[in-house]
Amino acid sequence: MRSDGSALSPSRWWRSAGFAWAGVRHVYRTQANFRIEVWAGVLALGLALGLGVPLSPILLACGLVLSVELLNTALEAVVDLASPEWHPLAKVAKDAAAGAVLVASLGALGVGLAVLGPPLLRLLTG
Ligand SMILES: Nc1ncnc2c1ncn2[C@@H]1O[C@H](COP(=O)(O)OP(=O)(O)OP(=O)(O)O)[C@@H](O)[C@H]1O
Repeated sequence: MRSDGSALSPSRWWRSAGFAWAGVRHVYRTQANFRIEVWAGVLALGLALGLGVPLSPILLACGLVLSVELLNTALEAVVDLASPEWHPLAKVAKDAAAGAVLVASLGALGVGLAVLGPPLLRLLTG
């Protein structure tokens, strides 16, 4: 970790963005749930575009779920590093992080149903 206090130059920004993108690629490759969430988000955005409903709630919900899943994977890695043996606190940390993903996913499902449900229903019944 570097913290020399100098201004963030474009090349340093690109370098940091490259590390962040490597993290996203790693989680996509290794976590089936993340892949499902990515493609569910793509489907929801496609439906929102096709139905002509506002994209911002769907974008926000997708961003939230994917970010929480990335943090959950980061926390799992740190817990496995710090506590390879079974420990009650490791269990609390992993289960709480998994709970955050569950809560974010349920919220995103609610947003999807509220935003896409009525126009989809009209399309199917109209
Ligand atoms: N070091 C540990 N100490 C205590 N409990 C643990 C530890 N590692 C995992 N657990 C618990 O075991 C269960 C399964 O853990 P695991 O890490 O396999 O989670 P998971 O949800 O299957 O995650 P993933 O499949 O994304 O790796 C969870 O309840 C978790 O809290």
